[in-house]
Amino acid sequence: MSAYDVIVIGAGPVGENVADRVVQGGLTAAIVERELVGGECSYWACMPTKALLRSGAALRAARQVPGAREAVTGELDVAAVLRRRDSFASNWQDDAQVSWLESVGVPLYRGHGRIASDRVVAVTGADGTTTTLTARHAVVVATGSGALVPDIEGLREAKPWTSRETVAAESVPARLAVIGGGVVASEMATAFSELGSSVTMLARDGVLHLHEPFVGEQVAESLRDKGVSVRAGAEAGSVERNADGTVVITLTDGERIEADELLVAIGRTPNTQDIGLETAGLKPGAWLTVDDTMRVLGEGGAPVGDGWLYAAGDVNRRVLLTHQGKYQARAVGDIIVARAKGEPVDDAPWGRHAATADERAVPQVVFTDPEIASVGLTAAQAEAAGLRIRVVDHDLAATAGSALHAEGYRGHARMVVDEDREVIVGFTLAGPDVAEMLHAATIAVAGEVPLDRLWHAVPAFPTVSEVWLRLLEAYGR
Ligand SMILES: Cc1cc2nc3c(=O)[nH]c(=O)nc-3n(C[C@H](O)[C@H](O)[C@H](O)COP(=O)(O)OP(=O)(O)OC[C@H]3O[C@@H](n4cnc5c(N)ncnc54)[C@H](O)[C@@H]3O)c2cc1C
Ligand SMILES: NC(=O)c1ccc[n+]([C@@H]2O[C@H](COP(=O)([O-])OP(=O)(O)OC[C@H]3O[C@@H](n4cnc5c(N)ncnc54)[C@H](O)[C@@H]3O)[C@@H](O)[C@H]2O)c1
Repeated sequence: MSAYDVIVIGAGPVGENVADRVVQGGLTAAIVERELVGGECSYWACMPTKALLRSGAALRAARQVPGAREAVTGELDVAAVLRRRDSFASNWQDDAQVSWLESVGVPLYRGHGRIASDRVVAVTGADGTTTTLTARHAVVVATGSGALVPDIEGLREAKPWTSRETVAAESVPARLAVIGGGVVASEMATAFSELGSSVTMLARDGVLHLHEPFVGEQVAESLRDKGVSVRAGAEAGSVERNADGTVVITLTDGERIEADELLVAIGRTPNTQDIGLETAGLKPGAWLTVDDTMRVLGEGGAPVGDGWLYAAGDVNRRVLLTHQGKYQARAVGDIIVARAKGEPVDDAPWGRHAATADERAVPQVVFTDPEIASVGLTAAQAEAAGLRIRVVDHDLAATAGSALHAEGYRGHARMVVDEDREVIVGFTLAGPDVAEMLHAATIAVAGEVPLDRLWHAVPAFPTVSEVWLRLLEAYGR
């Protein structure tokens, strides 16, 4: 039996960061991984999807600027796009990330990790042998999530693509049907339509409906311009794959849609089915509930046992985004070290050991056309939280910077202000290349910068960021 201060189950972006932080704090940590070190994000999610999308975005950008436009004479080179995607997925090899773990002093145990008892993790390797690891202080579950496949008649038998098969596709299907209207569905409909697929999107609840309403409207319109059939309100009733490989989706209203592949993108399910949760009195297969320091809470709301079990990243369902999971990882790594050394714990809101931003200041970029960059609350969420708000909108095309950036620039910005405190609680941008503008808004929201001080943050001329000045002017001094 090997003993470490901390054992981390799952070497995705979150698990890696927990282990690194623990070691930086002077404790020892070991990590357990059953697939590839780097997790979903590196091989089947963030990195390869953005590589699939980037070439189309670059081509669009060039076509929107006279002078550059004339130099673009062809279409996307699909084989080159897929090759670039392969390289951003490290060709599905994890050597570089394994070397990184070695360089930071974190031993890797390859195999499936299960909690065997308090502070004990059993690792079953590919050859069936089991290694038992003991944690002196804490076990951190960072096992992430997998694609959720709903109980639609015939769907599983039809072997649909999840995000994994779509992201790793070796060729572009002539016809792609998509069930879902969220982030994965919208990004992949954008990528595959630009790569040449004829895409039908069955967006039962609308397109990106959890964002500000203008987001879904603009993304749906641009998808339609790319030839995507966006079917808001359409719901799959049953699915069948024919002998010739085609998939037939019968909608609940009886309409039949034929495609060559079907992507199911309706959300995620936690990787907690077979990790020994029952030994800690928790339900296998359930999302893990945690406090703001990522300590797992049992049914009564108290920490499990004496507080030895933590969960960070997708598996705790707070925010299913890499950067936010890594933020949790920094908090959890540091607090385990503080608790182990008997040092002061700073778990008050915005304290070093609390992941407060998870509730108030989560940034996200959706790499559609237009790009969507948002942070904090939408107007609807702010109202539901009981805030007295004022919403300020501005046409992003109405700045000198945007006119220079692209001909026919289209975009929109919305600022949601908490009137009682005169601070921004939410900010959303839609437009070409708005991703890199988001961090200014994240600082304003997380820093609760008063609006009267923001007047002194002068945007450079001529940039699209001048929208900040326009929004403040519209709000009034
Ligand atoms: C298509 C797609 C695109 C995305 N794009 C973005 C994006 O652009 N930006 C962004 O911020 N987020 C994006 N996300 C979300 C992002 O991928 C996740 O939030 C992130 O991967 C979560 O990290 P994690 O470490 O919690 O889990 P994961 O990345 O899922 O890693 C968990 C690891 O644990 C391992 N594991 C699981 N169970 C066990 C076990 N019992 N024993 C040993 N190992 C185990 C798994 O093999 C895996 O390697 C995207 C998601 C999808 C599906
Ligand atoms: N750029 C990014 O940041 C990025 C990109 C991709 C994924 N992600 C993350 O990955 C996670 C998973 O993405 P996702 O798109 O699978 O989930 P999602 O939660 O974003 O969207 C799921 C969509 O499916 C719909 N839906 C749910 N059940 C359905 C059903 N039975 N039939 C039809 N539609 C149904 C929902 O209304 C929703 O619109 C997200 O939470 C997101 O945070 C992030």
